[in-house]
Amino acid sequence: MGKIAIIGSGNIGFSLAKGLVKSGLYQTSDITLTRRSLSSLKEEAELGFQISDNNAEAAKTAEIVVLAILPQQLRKVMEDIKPALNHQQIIVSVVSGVNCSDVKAVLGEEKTVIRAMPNTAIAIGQSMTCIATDNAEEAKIKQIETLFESVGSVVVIQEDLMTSATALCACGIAFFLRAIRAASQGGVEIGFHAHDALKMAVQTAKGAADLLLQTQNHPEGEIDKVTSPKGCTIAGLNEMEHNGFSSAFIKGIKLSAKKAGGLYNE
Ligand SMILES: NC(=O)C1=CN([C@@H]2O[C@H](COP(=O)(O)OP(=O)(O)OC[C@H]3O[C@@H](n4cnc5c(N)ncnc54)[C@H](O)[C@@H]3O)[C@@H](O)[C@H]2O)C=CC1
Ligand SMILES: O=C(O)[C@@H]1CCC=N1
Repeated sequence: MGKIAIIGSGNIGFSLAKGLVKSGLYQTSDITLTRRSLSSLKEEAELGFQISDNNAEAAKTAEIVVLAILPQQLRKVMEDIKPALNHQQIIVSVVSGVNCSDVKAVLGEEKTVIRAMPNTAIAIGQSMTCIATDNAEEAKIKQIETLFESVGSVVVIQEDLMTSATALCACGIAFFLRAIRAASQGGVEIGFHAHDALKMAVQTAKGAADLLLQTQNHPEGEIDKVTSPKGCTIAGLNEMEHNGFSSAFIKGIKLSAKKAGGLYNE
């Protein structure tokens, strides 16, 4: 595999780097991570990654350049790296709310731009990543699909659904983490120490997710196996629904999607 430059070694950029090495697809020496100062890249260097505070220099020799800065930081970074790029490279943007056309408006219409929307579980190879492009050639889409398949599951979608993918998958992991936290808080209230309550909530959530992944059953089908007649499960479930459980989740995802669509132009 060729070299990768990840511009912006932050939450998602560093997680991607760690996941790619964990997958075995890349060595740490294949990946250059950048931030504005080398002093902020100590952990990355200790792990063996190439580090740089010069985005253009890092991008110049990379086969794949990943843009992993904040939307508000993107334009300046693209202007900095443009002179160093060539048209063989693949530009992968994980930046929320920024279209391929926005990237090409700065980097040049001839560039290959592919958008990816992963989540932070990418660090352990469990990301749900959505990929989209406007006109990248099939071989390059497949190359990026393979890259992200090494760190989780991938769905290739139309670009107009990428803000929805941001909300459901990239933000979505935080929604499920909050649900686990809430379950553990309930556990404490009914008698468990916080550590035990969290361990129990985490494994229960993992069991639910793995049940669906391994059986391909519908969640309600699995719920029907739990809700005994006049039992305690349906009592709890209905109380949650009376208090807007599903509605709150749906409304949160819809608002996230709306916000994700406007981040670049804020
Ligand atoms: N955090 C997440 O779970 C996900 C984030 N994203 C997107 O990824 C991008 C980054 O998000 P986060 O990682 O959460 O933000 P972050 O703030 O943790 O990471 C951004 C990194 O870029 C660095 N940076 C800023 N300006 C720079 C420059 N001029 N040159 C080099 N490095 C620079 C910052 O020091 C920071 O380490 C955003 O556009 C976000 O929408 C997409 C999917 C998931
Ligand atoms: O919260 C955010 O804006 C970024 C995009 C998806 C996850 N984190």
